[in-house]
Amino acid sequence: MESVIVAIDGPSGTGKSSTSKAVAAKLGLSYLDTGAQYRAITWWMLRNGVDVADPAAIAAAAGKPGIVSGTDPAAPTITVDGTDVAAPIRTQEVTSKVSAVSAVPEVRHVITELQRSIARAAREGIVVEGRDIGTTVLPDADLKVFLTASPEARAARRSGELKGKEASDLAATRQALVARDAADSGRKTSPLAKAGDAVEVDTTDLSLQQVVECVVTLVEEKRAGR
Ligand SMILES: Nc1ncnc2c1ncn2[C@@H]1O[C@H](COP(=O)(O)OP(=O)(O)O)[C@@H](O)[C@H]1O
Ligand SMILES: Nc1ccn([C@H]2C[C@H](O)[C@@H](COP(=O)(O)OP(=O)(O)O)O2)c(=O)n1
Repeated sequence: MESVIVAIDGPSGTGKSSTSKAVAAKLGLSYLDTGAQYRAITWWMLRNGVDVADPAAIAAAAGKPGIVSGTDPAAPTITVDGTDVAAPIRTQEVTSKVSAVSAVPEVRHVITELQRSIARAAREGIVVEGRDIGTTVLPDADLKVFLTASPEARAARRSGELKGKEASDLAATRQALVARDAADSGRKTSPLAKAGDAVEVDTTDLSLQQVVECVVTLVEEKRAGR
């Protein structure tokens, strides 16, 4: 069977990672979490004392970290200069700085080229999830999906992941999420946006399983139609 490229974009908490991993596993495709790559470069900047409020300093360092993504959907990995950063890239510190770092054009250039080379190397095909995959990284993708969900649903999903935290965190989670959406949608270089030819799926009232089935069906329809 010919290789297939699927782009899944949308804001935080819409289900991109869970959906993409499950779809890739079901269809025997590779999987790439591009947000993890932006988190990894942000982690490296913080670790190496780069002032993340200074776009020129970020730009000058953008090519330095060696980021490697493992694309098995059953066990995705991410390393920076050989160090496993899967856990440290999820800290609050990284989450709060990632939008600023990923808005710098030099960072986007480096990471976009890396993403394209990973997609080219995937023999069976790949599911790539992020913010600008359908619009900028892989505009020729076979299928583009744009996931949405209400801010309330997204905040509830995210705070459900923070074990042991109190319900009062929900409001703070929602606020941080909406602020990050605004930063990611408002930046100049390849903002979070729905591609004109993307299929929009509102996941607010759908289970993860329903979303996965919907995307698998869309991929199968695309394959049958060519
Ligand atoms: N349709 C859904 N219904 C309920 N919970 C979901 C759904 N899709 C994802 N989730 C849960 O919401 C959280 C965020 O999902 P994730 O895939 O990480 O989103 P994103 O990658 O878009 O930020 C996870 O805990 C996931 O299990
Ligand atoms: N293709 C992408 C993917 C992520 N980013 C940036 C913007 C996002 O706020 C951060 C983190 O992305 P990630 O997908 O890990 O976000 P969530 O934790 O799922 O909310 O990276 C981007 O600019 N372009």
